[in-house]
Amino acid sequence: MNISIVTVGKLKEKYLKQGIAEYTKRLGPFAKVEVIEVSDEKAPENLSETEMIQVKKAEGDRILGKISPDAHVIALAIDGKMKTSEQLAHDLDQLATYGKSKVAFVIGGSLGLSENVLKRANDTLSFSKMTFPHQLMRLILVEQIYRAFKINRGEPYHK
Ligand SMILES: C[S@@+](CC[C@H](N)C(=O)[O-])C[C@H]1O[C@@H](n2cnc3c(N)ncnc32)[C@H](O)[C@@H]1O
Repeated sequence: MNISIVTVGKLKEKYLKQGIAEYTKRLGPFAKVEVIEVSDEKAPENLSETEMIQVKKAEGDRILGKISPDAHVIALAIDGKMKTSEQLAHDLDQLATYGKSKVAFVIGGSLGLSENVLKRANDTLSFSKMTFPHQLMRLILVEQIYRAFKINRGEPYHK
């Protein structure tokens, strides 16, 4: 399976880079995982509603430009669907079974995802009603993808 994680902004923190590199390496035998970064728009505190929509739209267009037409898109959104790790594992297993070899997870920028990205998404995924920084979200996501593959293979991993 080819998994891409399409994200907004450049990852700077070393500890996050190390964590993501570790899980990407562990995922090596199961899937090819690629993190694709698109540039973020400046988003100062005082933006109007219209300007916020414009920021999300510009970032969203860049995100969509990185997603292949045949990819199954899962948008990470606070108001998305909450799933257990087992459910995510099942979803990935079903996608593989039905020949969907390209899966793109999408993480928004500081203002979230645009309507056009949410419209393109085949599914949404919420990790809780809490707001996580988008950069930390990458690490949490890649760990859960790794966990999903371990579950699907019936291999031991932390409970
Ligand atoms: C800082 S958050 C954006 C917050 C923004 N106010 C919103 O409502 O989307 C940046 C991105 O991280 C992801 N994210 C943050 N918390 C999340 C959660 N609990 N579940 C799923 N994705 C989350 C989403 O993709 C979001 O667009």
